[in-house]
Amino acid sequence: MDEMFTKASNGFREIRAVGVHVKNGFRICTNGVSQDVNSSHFKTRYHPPFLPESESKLQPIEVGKKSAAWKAVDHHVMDNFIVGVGSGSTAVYAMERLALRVKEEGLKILCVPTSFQSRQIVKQLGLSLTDLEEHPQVDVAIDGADEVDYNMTLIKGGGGCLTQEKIVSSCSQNFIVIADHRKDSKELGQNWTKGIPIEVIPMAFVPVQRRLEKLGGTPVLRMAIAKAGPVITDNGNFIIDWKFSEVREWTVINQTIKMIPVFRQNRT
Ligand SMILES: O=C[C@H](O)[C@H](O)[C@H](O)COP(=O)(O)O
Repeated sequence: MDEMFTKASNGFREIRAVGVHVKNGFRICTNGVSQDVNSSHFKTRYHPPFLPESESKLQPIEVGKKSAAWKAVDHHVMDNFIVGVGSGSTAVYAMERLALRVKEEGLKILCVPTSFQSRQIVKQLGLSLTDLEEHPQVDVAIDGADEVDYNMTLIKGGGGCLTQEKIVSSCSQNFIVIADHRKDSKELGQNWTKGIPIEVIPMAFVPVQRRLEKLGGTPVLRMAIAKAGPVITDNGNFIIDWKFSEVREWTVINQTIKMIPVFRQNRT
């Protein structure tokens, strides 16, 4: 995996961010593991854009995330693009940069959100919204990730937004993943220990858990924090976090999980 380096303005402490550029070859998955097929990477040393005084107080990791996100937008978004915008804290920086470029350069772009969160942020920033019904073909999708291994297999869905993210990225000509050094692993599970997020329709969570148990590991229903009961996704579904203890052949696992009938239902 190629890496992108950034320099934090505060104290010149070096932060390593991983910039993964996956070209037209991203495969949609129904669980939280995504794997590319024809990947190409970019590698550069990137100096973050000028940070105002207030932003120099950002934690170094946030400076790195922001720099990587800005770079992704600066290098991969052009005028008249349909842009898929991801979810999570890193994607927010990308949306902020999009808004700045629209303001400063007069770019005409339309954003396809991947969650309630990203839709709200797009609106708050004054960016123009669209959807896959209006624009089923997306030029570029920009998103974060929870973990990236050396084969560029991703874990996504830590924030519960995996399904829409995958649908949007699967419709995109290019898919750009921004991940800071904490997400950069040799093997999946090394840094992200919460398991692989799998979205499942509520009536099927027990049978799915049982099927997953047969594959090994421990599937855990994700519980809400400020609500009694499970987390409910933007699609009205549950999430199972499948904790695994050994390195897997993720392509095979991905196919195996997709063959569980409920996931076919989940995708339609
Ligand atoms: O469901 C959430 C998404 O897959 C996010 O892209 C992922 O969790 C990374 O989020 P963050 O940028 O906040 O680490």
